[in-house]
Amino acid sequence: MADKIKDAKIIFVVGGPGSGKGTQCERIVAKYGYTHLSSGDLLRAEVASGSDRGKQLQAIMQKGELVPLDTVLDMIKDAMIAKADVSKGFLIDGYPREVKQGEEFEKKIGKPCLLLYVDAKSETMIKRLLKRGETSGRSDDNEETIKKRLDLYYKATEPVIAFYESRGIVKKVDSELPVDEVFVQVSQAIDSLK
Ligand SMILES: Nc1ncnc2c1ncn2[C@@H]1O[C@H](COP(=O)(O)OP(=O)(O)O)[C@@H](O)[C@H]1O
Ligand SMILES: Nc1ncnc2c1ncn2[C@H]1C[C@H](O)[C@@H](COP(=O)(O)OP(=O)(O)O)O1
Ligand SMILES: [Mg+2]
Repeated sequence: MADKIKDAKIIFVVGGPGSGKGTQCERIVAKYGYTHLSSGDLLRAEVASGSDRGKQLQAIMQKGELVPLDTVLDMIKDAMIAKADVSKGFLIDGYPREVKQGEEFEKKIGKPCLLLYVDAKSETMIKRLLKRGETSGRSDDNEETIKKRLDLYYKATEPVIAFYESRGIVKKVDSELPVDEVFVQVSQAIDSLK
């Protein structure tokens, strides 16, 4: 089952809230045809289904906290298995958000060949999220929740980058730049895999 996935390229896309992960992933899909799996999107789909589990997830996400590891990992794994036969590679966007998530992913699914680190300043991320909040309808794109998400990012997620840096697979892109220029850097990182 998970065997099918073992040989696929796996790219972790990590960065703060509002750094531009989703934006760059869309570009990657268009150019390289990879499969984009956003943990946040998978969770929001569960919330939208109106299930009991969705209601619990919604409450956690609205507070800017992390949902339980098993929940999000199972969702990603199921989504990967569903695409395993047709996928050229997987963009795992928004995961891992803590070192433990990375370790469990590798135990249950496989090893990433690249960690794309989408870097922006906290002021930039706040500005973008507040702007996105005007139209996103996301219950976590408000000032109070944004602050908590940022705090958690620096506390729990930044160590993920250091963890994979020691393995030499981190490529950092400067997401302060305009989208097209960020994507030039992203493309270089992906092309260097071949
Ligand atoms: N390089 C960029 N320059 C300016 N705005 C950007 C850039 N990248 C993303 N944005 C905008 O910032 C907001 C957050 O981007 P998004 O891709 O949703 O980030 P994330 O998935 O990391 O939360 C979006 O409204 C997006 O249009
Ligand atoms: N890997 C993960 N582990 C735990 N919770 C996660 C998660 N990915 C997403 N979530 C939950 C908590 C996040 O605050 C929320 C929104 O995530 P997201 O859509 O990836 O945000 P963003 O794209 O703004 O960085 O969903
Ligand atoms: Mg996103």
